[in-house]
Amino acid sequence: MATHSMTSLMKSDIYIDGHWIPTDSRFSVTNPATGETITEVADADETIAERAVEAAHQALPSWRAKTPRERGDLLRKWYQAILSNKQALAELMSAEQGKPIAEAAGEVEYGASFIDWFAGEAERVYGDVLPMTAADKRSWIIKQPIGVCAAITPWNFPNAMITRKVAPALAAGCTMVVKPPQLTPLSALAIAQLASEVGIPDGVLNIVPSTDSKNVGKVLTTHPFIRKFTFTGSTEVGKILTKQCADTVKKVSMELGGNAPFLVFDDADLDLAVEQLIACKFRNAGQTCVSANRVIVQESVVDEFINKLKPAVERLKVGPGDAEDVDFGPLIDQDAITKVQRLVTTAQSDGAKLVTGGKQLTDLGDLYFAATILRDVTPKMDVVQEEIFGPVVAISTFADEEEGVAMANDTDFGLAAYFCAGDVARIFRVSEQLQCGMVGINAGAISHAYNAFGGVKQSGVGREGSKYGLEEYMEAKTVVLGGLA
Ligand SMILES: O=CCCCC(=O)O
Repeated sequence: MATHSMTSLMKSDIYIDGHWIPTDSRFSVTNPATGETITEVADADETIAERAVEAAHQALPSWRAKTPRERGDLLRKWYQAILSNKQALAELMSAEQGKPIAEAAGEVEYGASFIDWFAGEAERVYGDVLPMTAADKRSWIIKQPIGVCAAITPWNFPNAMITRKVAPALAAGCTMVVKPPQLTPLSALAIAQLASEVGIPDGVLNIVPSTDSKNVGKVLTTHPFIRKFTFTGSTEVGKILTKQCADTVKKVSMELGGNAPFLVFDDADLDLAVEQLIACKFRNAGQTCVSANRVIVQESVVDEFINKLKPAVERLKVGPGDAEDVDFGPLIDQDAITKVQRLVTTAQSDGAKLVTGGKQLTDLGDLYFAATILRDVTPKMDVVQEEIFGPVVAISTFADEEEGVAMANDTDFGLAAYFCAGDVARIFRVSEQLQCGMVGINAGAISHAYNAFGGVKQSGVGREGSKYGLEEYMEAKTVVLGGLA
């Protein structure tokens, strides 16, 4: 199995049907830590996207005809190849996305874990034998791959958000076209190269980087060959893509925006709450859909909680992803910095108090923002209503459990929610009352290949990971056999 350097894994053309396809028009991928161009990537248009869909369509019959064991074996080889190249993939991801190399290596492992998990799950797809409906009939259900799938993936997790979709699709016997994000296409192209090296057949996985999200997105959501479309990104874009999928009635999975509450009750272990909040909030500099967005602390413990949180936040080291011991890196681009600065400034003018941070770290570069705590935040402030996607802890308070849960649920979103508490009855009560797809109790890190990832309300439809993740790429077919009398 080839072990690469970051440079030898840096592919910059479009990957269709096992071939690397250059284009005259190319776009720059830049390093957010320095602003420097890393490379120029081929820019797919609608015609190229259609070519990719046709390649996936051609590859489908022989891929779905393989046994689950054969598909699982190839997926396990891909998993091993990714792990063998963990360092190179982490360096590449850190360069294009900004996260610290150690965190990027963690994402590479996390991303690979979906491939390993679904390689195994491929062999655990069962149908059902149904109760008899008549003496001369027997009925059963078989599970079949849905067909050609398409995915549009986000820049914040350039590896894992691809493998979490591709691995179950391929395990189920589907083929796929992926449009990776314009800001971070290199991780996607690198894992496609490894898929090719381990023998994933041509056309089974196709990657179409593009700056033309609108038209390439249109092909992937309207092409009649595509039977399933999956997206991770904003709720606003997810709604548009879902509508586009409606004309050809595609199955969709949508992993959309969150506005996660993080409740701290008066019976919580406050040291543990601080530790878990930091793990949750500052992962990827806060640019994560399951990041705690609203920290809601019981009034009676808020001062003690902030006294513990402040020094821990001030110890966090900010810097370029390739520097030693960095806790978080730059934000992805100037728009992200502008948004975070606006949310912090308007919160203060609306009455919130700055505990620490609150400003850009311009001595490090253009895209760094200090780890920030705001207190006395109230529910109507923009910092509460919007997804911050930055390193800002915004703290409001509640009087009792009923009010805390009501505040947590007072949002159109319902992806993740977190709470810290000690009382067992409260733990059951609150976890059942929170309106969300995932709950962390005394735990700020909840993502794992075994867990079902996804949201309720406007945070999306469908689940990724877990045994449910494979179902999203399969159809149940009822078979009725008559004339048995
Ligand atoms: O922004 C959403 C990415 C999800 C990361 C995870 O799997 O925890």
